[in-house]
Amino acid sequence: MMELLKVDTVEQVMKKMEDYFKDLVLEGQEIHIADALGRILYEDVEAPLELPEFRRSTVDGYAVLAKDTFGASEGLPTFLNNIGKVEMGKSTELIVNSGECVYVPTGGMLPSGTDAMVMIEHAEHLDELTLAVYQSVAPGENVMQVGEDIQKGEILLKRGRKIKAQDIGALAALGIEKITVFERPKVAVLSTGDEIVDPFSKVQLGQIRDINTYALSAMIEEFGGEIVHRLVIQDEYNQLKEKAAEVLKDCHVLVISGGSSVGTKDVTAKVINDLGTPGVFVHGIAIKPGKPTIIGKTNHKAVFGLPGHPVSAIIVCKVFLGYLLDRLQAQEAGEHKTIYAAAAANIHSSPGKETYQMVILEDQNGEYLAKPIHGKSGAITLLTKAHGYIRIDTNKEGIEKGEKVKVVLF
Ligand SMILES: Nc1nc2c(c(=O)[nH]1)N[C@H]1C(S)=C(S)[C@@H](COP(=O)(O)OP(=O)(O)OC[C@H]3O[C@@H](n4cnc5c(N)ncnc54)[C@H](O)[C@@H]3O)O[C@H]1N2
Ligand code: MOO
Repeated sequence: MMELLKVDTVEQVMKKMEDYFKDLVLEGQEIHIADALGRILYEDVEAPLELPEFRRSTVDGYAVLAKDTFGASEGLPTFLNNIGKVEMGKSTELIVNSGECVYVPTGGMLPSGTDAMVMIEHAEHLDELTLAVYQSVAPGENVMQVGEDIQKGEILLKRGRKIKAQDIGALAALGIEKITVFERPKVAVLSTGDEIVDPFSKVQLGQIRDINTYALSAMIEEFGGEIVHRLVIQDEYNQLKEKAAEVLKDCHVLVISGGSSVGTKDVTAKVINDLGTPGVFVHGIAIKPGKPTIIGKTNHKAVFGLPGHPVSAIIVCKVFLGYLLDRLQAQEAGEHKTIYAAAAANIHSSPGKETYQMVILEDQNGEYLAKPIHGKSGAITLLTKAHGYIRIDTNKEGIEKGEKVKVVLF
């Protein structure tokens, strides 16, 4: 009799991955901040200086001693002597005493003695020297203080941070040219199957255009991975073993789609076991879709055997490979975009399996409704239609219409 799959639960799989892949680590890599968008910080970044480095005006106006303006109004202005002006981008040596003021443009340096800015709209030159101030200002008003933005030594960005556009701006503001990020996890994607062909070649009836290497590679790149090999090979032990051994040299993670089940030609598990130790440690997960998934380790590399059906392959990639790549890059694993919605209908689950139910979201009077959509694991457009999926716990019998559900967004 054919060997039956002994399935693990999702929690058991995550725990096994933690244990087996403990020694799988990525190195740090120094890059220019202009190339840093979307990369993940390898170490904390500390501010090497304070920002701003000098007191800056936030308005075009006059630097004053706030107390000189107290009580000033439209009817009863305060009169000050304008003793000069500050140039943009220049330091100032001016010292301002009570009864005096200095013109400062937005972003310019406040001269010594002043502690607030009066906007030009609230003042008027009566002659070359005399300025009438029509509004009082409080100390610190319209002024950015030294170190107000960030203090020297403060942590600007933490290890594990996925660099955003504004982070690059802050790094530039601090004069930080290079940062150390995680090297990208290098991933090889192989798809097996005698029927799988290049999508852009002349396809014979019975053949199948390769979906998986394209979709999986794109998803892995979304997770920060770098695709080092992307190949379709025959369902044949020697060919798969040879290719797998070759590409393993260049990658941290090898992903093989197809041949994960128990059919006579399904050789992925044997190949993983024969490539090195410890070999396959998961073969079968209590999930739907994706039950025949294989996870193994060979010579300090992670190897995934994903089910051939495109929907299963993509969901398993998102859930399990996504988890590993997140962990390798110091990401809060599973921190995917989610929203809450109300189930638009009763949803059935598969007892004993964690079910990933695809849904379409509809906005109904400002509240999201999650409408289940169905399709076979071979029907890729199920995923192009779905906005995301709901995870239905193994022990839950299903979801009732109107129940609040968490939707993981694609
Ligand atoms: N007797 C049993 N049969 C099957 C079981 C089972 O438990 N007992 N499990 C089913 C489930 S669930 C899945 S999922 C599949 C997994 O099969 P394999 O991983 O062995 O995948 P293949 O047989 O190679 O392919 C399945 C299907 O997907 C198509 N495919 C494969 N690669 C690609 C690709 N790159 N692009 C597009 N389509 C691809 C392939 O043509 C097959 O139609 O096993 C079930 N059977
Ligand atoms: O993993 Mo299979 O995906 O249930 O079709």
